[in-house]
Amino acid sequence: MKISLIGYRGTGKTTIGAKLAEDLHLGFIDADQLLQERAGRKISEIFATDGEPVFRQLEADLIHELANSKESFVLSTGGGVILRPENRAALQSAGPVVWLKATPRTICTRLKLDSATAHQRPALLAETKPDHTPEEQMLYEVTTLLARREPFYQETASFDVTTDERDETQIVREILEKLVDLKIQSHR
Ligand SMILES: Nc1ncnc2c1ncn2[C@@H]1O[C@H](COP(=O)(O)OP(=O)(O)OP(=O)(O)O)[C@@H](O)[C@H]1O
Ligand SMILES: O=C(O)C1=C[C@@H](O)[C@@H](O)[C@H](O)C1
Ligand SMILES: [Mg+2]
Repeated sequence: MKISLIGYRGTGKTTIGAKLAEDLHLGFIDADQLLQERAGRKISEIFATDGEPVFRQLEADLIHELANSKESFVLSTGGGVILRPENRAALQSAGPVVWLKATPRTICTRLKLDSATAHQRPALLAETKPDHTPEEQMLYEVTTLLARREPFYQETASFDVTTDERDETQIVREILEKLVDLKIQSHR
């Protein structure tokens, strides 16, 4: 069984996934990190050299492999994993799927402060607004993509957890409570 974390960039999938795995005494795999290790390149390099479709195929191959492995672990995914129906189905079939939510403002604040942003989070929207400052452009990208992706996160998730203005401990505690509720429901 895998417990997968999905959600937009900066919602805390990597941070929360590692802590959740520790609390559950399970292994932890971060799909973005494993993909970069295997490719021997940063995600931003893959986007710049080969383009987003090549990255999406590498991501889909990895998700397929991980979802079908026999091991149990916590799996943190890349923010765009829900774009492909085969990824959504693979994650659902592997076990509970937790959707970490945050508002666009929270996401932008976290991404600006995070040093991983430069190499792991290339811009996703080609459309740039000439009158926008870099901050406004980032908020525009996050707001636009989040609105587009929300139905897919919703469809894939077993449940969601809000992360705005909450620390790791509170978020992990809510995930653990909801995992117990899910197990009780499945036995009814
Ligand atoms: N609950 C939280 N409160 C404050 N900051 C947080 C919280 N969760 C994560 N962060 C911070 O936000 C940044 C992004 O977190 P993280 O890398 O875990 O997100 P992610 O969902 O894995 O992003 P990506 O999809 O790009 O991999 C990090 O700097 C992290 O320390
Ligand atoms: O939201 C996205 O589409 C992405 C999020 C990151 O986790 C990486 O998987 C990559 O930068 C793409
Ligand atoms: Mg991550």
